[in-house]
Amino acid sequence: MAEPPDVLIRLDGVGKDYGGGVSALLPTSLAVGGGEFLVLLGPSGCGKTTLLRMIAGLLPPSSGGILISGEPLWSSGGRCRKALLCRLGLVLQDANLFPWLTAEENVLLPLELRGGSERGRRTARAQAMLALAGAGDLGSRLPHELSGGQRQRVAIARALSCDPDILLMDEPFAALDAISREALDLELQKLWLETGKTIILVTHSIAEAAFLADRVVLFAPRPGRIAELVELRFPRPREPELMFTPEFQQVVRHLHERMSALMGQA
Ligand SMILES: Nc1ncnc2c1ncn2[C@@H]1O[C@H](COP(=O)(O)OP(=O)(O)OP(=O)(O)O)[C@@H](O)[C@H]1O
Repeated sequence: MAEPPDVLIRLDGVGKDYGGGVSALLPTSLAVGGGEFLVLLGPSGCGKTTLLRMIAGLLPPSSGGILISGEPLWSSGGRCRKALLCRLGLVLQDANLFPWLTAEENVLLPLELRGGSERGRRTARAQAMLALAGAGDLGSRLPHELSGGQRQRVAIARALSCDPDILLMDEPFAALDAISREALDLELQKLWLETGKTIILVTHSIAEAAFLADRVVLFAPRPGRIAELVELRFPRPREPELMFTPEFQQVVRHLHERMSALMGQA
């Protein structure tokens, strides 16, 4: 598969060994295009989260490097370049909102900690990000007054508040029921089309991967490694009806068969 024309993130032989004999991730090379929607898919334990955490600056690689716009993210001694970290937004399976702050205050917090702009601007920015994430009417609510899906919308708004150009998402909708998850997938696609962010999303869901991705990176376990790259050329915006088409079902079947085979080998 050809390299994307406008490479934003380059994984250059990046690997992770926690010790214990089996590599969590073998040295992996991959170029991610600016504005690409990349999905990391694979069975449990194949190194998806490990890779995402290394790109997020949370876990130093054991080998290789990660370049963002050509600049190394990690320096020697297991430290990250702080200037690059502000280009990354992170959304995890648990929204991790501060329970004593309202939704809007949770989104405002990173802006307040960063300082710089005046209060009115920060509030306007927080409200705009809530609206972009489909939570424009939830700003005054406390986290315990929100559903799981609503909390994830707020977490996405918070991740966007400081305007990162890269959004890293680790199974953000895994805890939701199927219908809420589909709604959030649609919302995420809309947000991505409107903002042009680069998104890397980890999921176990084959349908979610095939629906959202420009490219699916299929991982294999023990040792963790890339097994296949699958390019999805379905036109955008993708509508839920796409999932009932033979073309979509064919992709799902392919990914399903490959994943079953990889799990059998593990
Ligand atoms: N902190 C750690 N210490 C030791 N081993 C770890 C650690 N974190 C992960 N591992 C191991 O590394 C491998 C990859 O784990 P990782 O969580 O990256 O996989 P994953 O594909 O994200 O799995 P899942 O889909 O279940 O979240 C697994 O074998 C896991 O047990």
